[in-house]
Amino acid sequence: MFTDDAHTATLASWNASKHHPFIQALQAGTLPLSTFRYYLIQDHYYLQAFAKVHELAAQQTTDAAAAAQLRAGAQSLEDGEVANRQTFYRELDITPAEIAATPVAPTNYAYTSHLYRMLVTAGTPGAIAGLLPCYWLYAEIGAELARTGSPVPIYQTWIDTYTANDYTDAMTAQLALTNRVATPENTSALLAAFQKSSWYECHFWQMALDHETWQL
Ligand SMILES: Cc1ncc(C[n+]2csc(CCO)c2C)c(N)n1
Repeated sequence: MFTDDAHTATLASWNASKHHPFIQALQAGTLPLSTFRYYLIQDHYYLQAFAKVHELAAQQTTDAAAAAQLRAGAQSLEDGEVANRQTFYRELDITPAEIAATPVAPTNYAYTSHLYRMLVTAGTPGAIAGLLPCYWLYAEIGAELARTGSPVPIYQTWIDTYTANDYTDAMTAQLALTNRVATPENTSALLAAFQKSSWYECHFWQMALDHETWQL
Protein backbone atom coordinates (compact mmCIF):
# COMPACT_ATOMS: atom_id res chain seq x y z
CA MET A 1 0.00 0.00 0.00
CA PHE A 2 1.29 3.47 -0.88
CA THR A 3 0.94 4.86 2.63
CA ASP A 4 2.89 1.96 4.20
CA ASP A 5 5.75 2.51 1.77
CA ALA A 6 5.65 6.27 2.29
CA HIS A 7 5.72 5.84 6.06
CA THR A 8 8.72 3.51 5.85
CA ALA A 9 10.54 5.87 3.48
CA THR A 10 10.16 8.83 5.83
CA LEU A 11 10.84 7.21 9.22
CA ALA A 12 14.03 9.22 9.75
CA SER A 13 12.49 12.63 9.09
CA TRP A 14 9.36 11.75 11.07
CA ASN A 15 11.53 10.75 14.03
CA ALA A 16 13.44 14.01 13.69
CA SER A 17 10.09 15.86 13.87
CA LYS A 18 8.82 13.81 16.80
CA HIS A 19 11.97 14.44 18.82
CA HIS A 20 12.57 17.95 17.62
CA PRO A 21 13.63 20.41 20.37
CA PHE A 22 10.46 22.43 19.68
CA ILE A 23 8.29 19.39 20.44
CA GLN A 24 10.38 18.38 23.45
CA ALA A 25 10.11 21.90 24.88
CA LEU A 26 6.37 22.04 24.21
CA GLN A 27 5.94 18.81 26.14
CA ALA A 28 8.24 19.88 28.99
CA GLY A 29 6.49 23.25 29.18
CA THR A 30 9.75 25.13 28.58
CA LEU A 31 8.92 26.36 25.08
CA PRO A 32 9.01 30.19 25.22
CA LEU A 33 5.59 31.66 24.56
CA SER A 34 7.23 34.01 22.07
CA THR A 35 8.25 30.95 20.04
CA PHE A 36 4.76 29.47 20.21
CA ARG A 37 3.36 32.85 19.11
CA TYR A 38 5.77 32.88 16.18
CA TYR A 39 4.68 29.36 15.24
CA LEU A 40 0.98 30.26 15.45
CA ILE A 41 1.34 33.36 13.29
CA GLN A 42 3.30 31.48 10.64
CA ASP A 43 0.89 28.56 10.85
CA HIS A 44 -2.01 30.91 10.10
CA TYR A 45 -0.45 31.50 6.70
CA TYR A 46 0.21 27.77 6.33
CA LEU A 47 -3.39 26.78 7.17
CA GLN A 48 -4.76 29.23 4.64
CA ALA A 49 -2.53 27.78 1.94
CA PHE A 50 -3.45 24.27 3.06
CA ALA A 51 -7.18 25.04 2.66
CA LYS A 52 -6.55 26.73 -0.69
CA VAL A 53 -4.65 23.71 -2.07
CA HIS A 54 -7.57 21.47 -1.01
CA GLU A 55 -9.97 23.73 -2.86
CA LEU A 56 -7.81 23.96 -6.01
CA ALA A 57 -7.22 20.19 -5.99
CA ALA A 58 -10.98 19.62 -5.65
CA GLN A 59 -11.64 21.93 -8.60
CA GLN A 60 -8.97 20.28 -10.74
CA THR A 61 -10.05 16.66 -10.39
CA THR A 62 -12.76 14.87 -12.35
CA ASP A 63 -13.00 12.30 -9.53
CA ALA A 64 -16.15 13.45 -7.70
CA ALA A 65 -15.50 11.34 -4.61
CA ALA A 66 -11.97 12.74 -4.30
CA ALA A 67 -13.30 16.30 -4.69
CA ALA A 68 -15.88 15.67 -1.97
CA GLN A 69 -13.23 14.26 0.34
CA LEU A 70 -10.92 17.22 -0.28
CA ARG A 71 -13.73 19.65 0.51
CA ALA A 72 -14.54 17.66 3.66
CA GLY A 73 -10.87 17.91 4.65
CA ALA A 74 -10.95 21.69 4.24
CA GLN A 75 -14.16 21.83 6.29
CA SER A 76 -12.71 19.73 9.11
CA LEU A 77 -9.76 22.09 9.18
CA GLU A 78 -12.18 25.04 9.58
CA ASP A 79 -14.14 23.30 12.33
CA GLY A 80 -11.12 21.95 14.21
CA GLU A 81 -7.79 23.69 13.96
CA VAL A 82 -8.94 27.07 12.68
CA ALA A 83 -11.66 27.29 15.36
CA ASN A 84 -9.16 26.32 18.10
CA ARG A 85 -6.69 28.86 16.92
CA GLN A 86 -9.12 31.71 17.67
CA THR A 87 -8.80 30.85 21.36
CA PHE A 88 -5.01 30.80 21.11
CA TYR A 89 -4.96 34.15 19.33
CA ARG A 90 -7.13 35.70 22.04
CA GLU A 91 -5.02 34.27 24.86
CA LEU A 92 -1.75 35.36 23.32
CA ASP A 93 -3.11 38.65 22.03
CA ILE A 94 -2.42 37.82 18.40
CA THR A 95 -4.48 40.25 16.34
CA PRO A 96 -5.48 40.13 12.66
CA ALA A 97 -3.33 43.24 12.23
CA GLU A 98 -0.26 41.45 13.60
CA ILE A 99 -0.92 38.44 11.39
CA ALA A 100 -1.33 40.68 8.34
CA ALA A 101 1.84 42.61 9.17
CA THR A 102 4.04 39.51 9.62
CA PRO A 103 5.84 38.34 6.47
CA VAL A 104 5.70 34.65 5.65
CA ALA A 105 9.03 33.08 6.70
CA PRO A 106 11.29 31.38 4.11
CA THR A 107 10.65 27.77 5.21
CA ASN A 108 6.91 28.34 5.37
CA TYR A 109 7.02 29.97 1.94
CA ALA A 110 8.97 27.03 0.54
CA TYR A 111 6.67 24.41 2.11
CA THR A 112 3.45 26.02 0.91
CA SER A 113 5.00 26.64 -2.52
CA HIS A 114 5.83 22.93 -2.68
CA LEU A 115 2.15 22.09 -2.09
CA TYR A 116 1.01 24.37 -4.92
CA ARG A 117 3.78 23.00 -7.12
CA MET A 118 2.63 19.42 -6.62
CA LEU A 119 -0.79 20.39 -7.87
CA VAL A 120 0.74 21.78 -11.05
CA THR A 121 3.33 19.06 -11.72
CA ALA A 122 1.68 15.94 -10.28
CA GLY A 123 -2.00 16.91 -10.37
CA THR A 124 -4.57 16.23 -7.69
CA PRO A 125 -2.93 12.92 -6.63
CA GLY A 126 0.40 14.75 -6.16
CA ALA A 127 -1.25 17.44 -4.05
CA ILE A 128 -3.06 14.80 -1.98
CA ALA A 129 0.22 12.99 -1.28
CA GLY A 130 1.93 16.29 -0.44
CA LEU A 131 -0.84 17.20 2.00
CA LEU A 132 -0.86 13.84 3.79
CA PRO A 133 2.16 14.22 6.12
CA CYS A 134 0.48 17.26 7.57
CA TYR A 135 -2.53 15.22 8.74
CA TRP A 136 -0.67 12.08 9.59
CA LEU A 137 2.49 13.35 11.27
CA TYR A 138 0.51 15.66 13.57
CA ALA A 139 -1.68 12.73 14.56
CA GLU A 140 1.41 10.70 15.48
CA ILE A 141 3.01 13.61 17.33
CA GLY A 142 -0.30 14.29 19.14
CA ALA A 143 -0.61 10.64 20.18
CA GLU A 144 2.95 10.59 21.55
CA LEU A 145 2.61 13.89 23.38
CA ALA A 146 -0.74 12.89 24.85
CA ARG A 147 0.93 10.07 26.79
CA THR A 148 2.55 12.53 29.20
CA GLY A 149 0.89 15.80 28.24
CA SER A 150 2.28 19.27 28.84
CA PRO A 151 2.13 21.21 32.12
CA VAL A 152 1.32 24.42 30.22
CA PRO A 153 -2.46 24.57 29.55
CA ILE A 154 -2.20 26.24 26.14
CA TYR A 155 0.30 23.61 24.98
CA GLN A 156 -1.98 20.88 26.28
CA THR A 157 -4.88 22.38 24.30
CA TRP A 158 -2.66 22.32 21.22
CA ILE A 159 -1.93 18.62 21.83
CA ASP A 160 -5.64 17.88 22.37
CA THR A 161 -6.46 19.26 18.89
CA TYR A 162 -4.58 16.38 17.30
CA THR A 163 -6.04 13.58 19.38
CA ALA A 164 -9.69 14.67 18.98
CA ASN A 165 -11.89 12.06 17.27
CA ASP A 166 -13.02 14.42 14.50
CA TYR A 167 -9.42 15.07 13.67
CA THR A 168 -8.34 11.43 13.61
CA ASP A 169 -11.40 10.63 11.43
CA ALA A 170 -10.28 13.29 8.93
CA MET A 171 -6.82 11.76 8.94
CA THR A 172 -8.09 8.23 8.33
CA ALA A 173 -10.20 9.47 5.41
CA GLN A 174 -7.18 11.23 3.95
CA LEU A 175 -5.07 8.08 4.22
CA ALA A 176 -7.72 6.12 2.32
CA LEU A 177 -7.98 8.83 -0.33
CA THR A 178 -4.22 8.83 -0.89
CA ASN A 179 -4.16 5.07 -1.37
CA ARG A 180 -7.09 5.34 -3.76
CA VAL A 181 -5.40 7.90 -6.04
CA ALA A 182 -1.98 6.17 -6.01
CA THR A 183 -1.24 4.14 -9.14
CA PRO A 184 1.89 2.29 -10.30
CA GLU A 185 2.51 5.17 -12.74
CA ASN A 186 2.34 7.99 -10.22
CA THR A 187 3.86 6.25 -7.17
CA SER A 188 7.32 7.75 -7.47
CA ALA A 189 5.95 11.30 -7.93
CA LEU A 190 3.62 10.83 -4.97
CA LEU A 191 6.39 9.46 -2.81
CA ALA A 192 8.63 12.42 -3.69
CA ALA A 193 5.79 14.81 -2.78
CA PHE A 194 5.26 13.03 0.54
CA GLN A 195 8.97 12.96 1.38
CA LYS A 196 9.48 16.64 0.67
CA SER A 197 6.50 17.59 2.80
CA SER A 198 7.88 15.42 5.62
CA TRP A 199 11.21 17.23 5.35
CA TYR A 200 9.45 20.59 5.44
CA GLU A 201 7.40 19.56 8.48
CA CYS A 202 10.62 19.00 10.42
CA HIS A 203 12.09 22.28 9.25
CA PHE A 204 8.91 24.12 10.19
CA TRP A 205 9.69 23.38 13.88
CA GLN A 206 13.23 24.65 13.42
CA MET A 207 11.94 27.76 11.64
CA ALA A 208 9.83 28.53 14.72
CA LEU A 209 12.68 27.88 17.18
CA ASP A 210 14.93 30.19 15.16
CA HIS A 211 12.20 32.81 14.62
CA GLU A 212 13.41 32.61 11.03
CA THR A 213 13.29 35.76 8.89
CA TRP A 214 14.55 36.81 5.46
CA GLN A 215 17.33 38.82 7.10
CA LEU A 216 20.79 37.71 5.86
C1 LIG B 1 3.05 23.19 9.33
C2 LIG B 1 1.86 22.42 9.77
N1 LIG B 1 1.75 21.15 9.41
C3 LIG B 1 0.69 20.44 9.80
C4 LIG B 1 -0.29 21.00 10.57
C5 LIG B 1 -1.46 20.20 11.00
N2 LIG B 1 -2.60 20.39 10.19
C6 LIG B 1 -2.80 21.43 9.40
S1 LIG B 1 -4.25 21.30 8.53
C7 LIG B 1 -4.58 19.81 9.18
C8 LIG B 1 -5.77 19.01 8.79
C9 LIG B 1 -6.99 19.17 9.55
O1 LIG B 1 -7.02 20.07 10.58
C10 LIG B 1 -3.59 19.46 10.07
C11 LIG B 1 -3.59 18.27 10.85
C12 LIG B 1 -0.14 22.34 10.94
N3 LIG B 1 -1.05 22.97 11.70
N4 LIG B 1 0.94 23.03 10.54
